[in-house]
Amino acid sequence: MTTPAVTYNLIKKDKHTGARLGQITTPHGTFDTPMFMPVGTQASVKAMAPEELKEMGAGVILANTYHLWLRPGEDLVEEAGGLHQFMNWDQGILTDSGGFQVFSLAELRNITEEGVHFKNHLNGQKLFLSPEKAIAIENALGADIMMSFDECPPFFESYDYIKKSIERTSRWAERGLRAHKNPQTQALFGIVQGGGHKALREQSARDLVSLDFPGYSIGGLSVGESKAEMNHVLDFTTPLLPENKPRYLMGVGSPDALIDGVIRGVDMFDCVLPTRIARNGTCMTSKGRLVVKNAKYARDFRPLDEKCNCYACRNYTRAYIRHLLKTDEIFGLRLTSYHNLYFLLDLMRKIRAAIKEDRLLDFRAEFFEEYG
Ligand SMILES: CNc1nc2cc3nc(NC)[nH]c3cc2c(=O)[nH]1
Repeated sequence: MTTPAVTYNLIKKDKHTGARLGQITTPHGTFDTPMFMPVGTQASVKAMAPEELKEMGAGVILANTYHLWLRPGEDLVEEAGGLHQFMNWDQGILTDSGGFQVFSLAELRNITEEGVHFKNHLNGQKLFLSPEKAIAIENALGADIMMSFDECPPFFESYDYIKKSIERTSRWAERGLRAHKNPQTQALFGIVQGGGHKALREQSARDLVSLDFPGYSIGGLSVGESKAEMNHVLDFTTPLLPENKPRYLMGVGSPDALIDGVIRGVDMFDCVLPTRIARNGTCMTSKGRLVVKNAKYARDFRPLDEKCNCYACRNYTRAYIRHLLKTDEIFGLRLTSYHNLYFLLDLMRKIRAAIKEDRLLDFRAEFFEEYG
């Protein structure tokens, strides 16, 4: 039996919740979980240098298969020696499979058993993605962790539609496993779907667990459903997944959603939120969100967050960052992006410490009291 590219080591289960402290070992290093993964859609975490990501404690970062397939093309990235070489990042990289981008970005033409026909969102050109094509692109990009090609159905779709969708997604997952060229160096994760239907989540999980993936994503969430609905689906979905493998909740999220996902047994998260809101001057702080562009901060010479120890908070004030944003100085975006990413990575550090000391629920209460 060859060693899989990625292994998970469960270090400790929280006494009072479903939270787990663990480590995930990849060909590019071992990383503590629960973890937040910054998103680098086009092979760059927007406005951040790899050295800055490293100093704030990022371990695994994301890149988008759909975007990189379109530009610069997976063949160019492969020629460059793969994504790690191309973007000068020597730690973990995870690529999604393009499934979600096709359903959320591109002008959808139609979904068939074979795959998805759609239009390139940049130039309207007709494109086709199948499980085999998506896996071939991810193999060429060379990420340590790859996602299966799946359909992310609308959360409120009918039971019948979602049943047919998860059955096709399971057939696609199997086709992806067969097409995968480098299982020793790249771990392919299965993606559990099923919308808000317990029976369909059980069926999807059963199908994928029987295919023995090295890790599992929980898909079909953070697509407009309420936080209560997402938490309810997690309550009955994470227990269906193997304890000795990582669980990755896609597209999450905000500080409260991260804490609630960890409590329900999730190990890995990704979200564009921190860098996206940073670009319009919204910062995450221990007291909630702070829109530093607001006039009330014009003469506020405090850091973004007085409890934050990041580069931006140690060296710059709200007044200065507001001035940079108001004058379209690029450095302003860099400071808000740095701070928001640091804030979430630091939140995960605090969550891991709380699990270690069996005080995660106390930490959640304290956090929400301040965060509002
Ligand atoms: C790659 N496949 C795949 N990606 C996803 C990305 C997501 N991102 C969000 N919210 C921002 N929800 C998601 C669901 C999926 C999903 O169900 N499948």
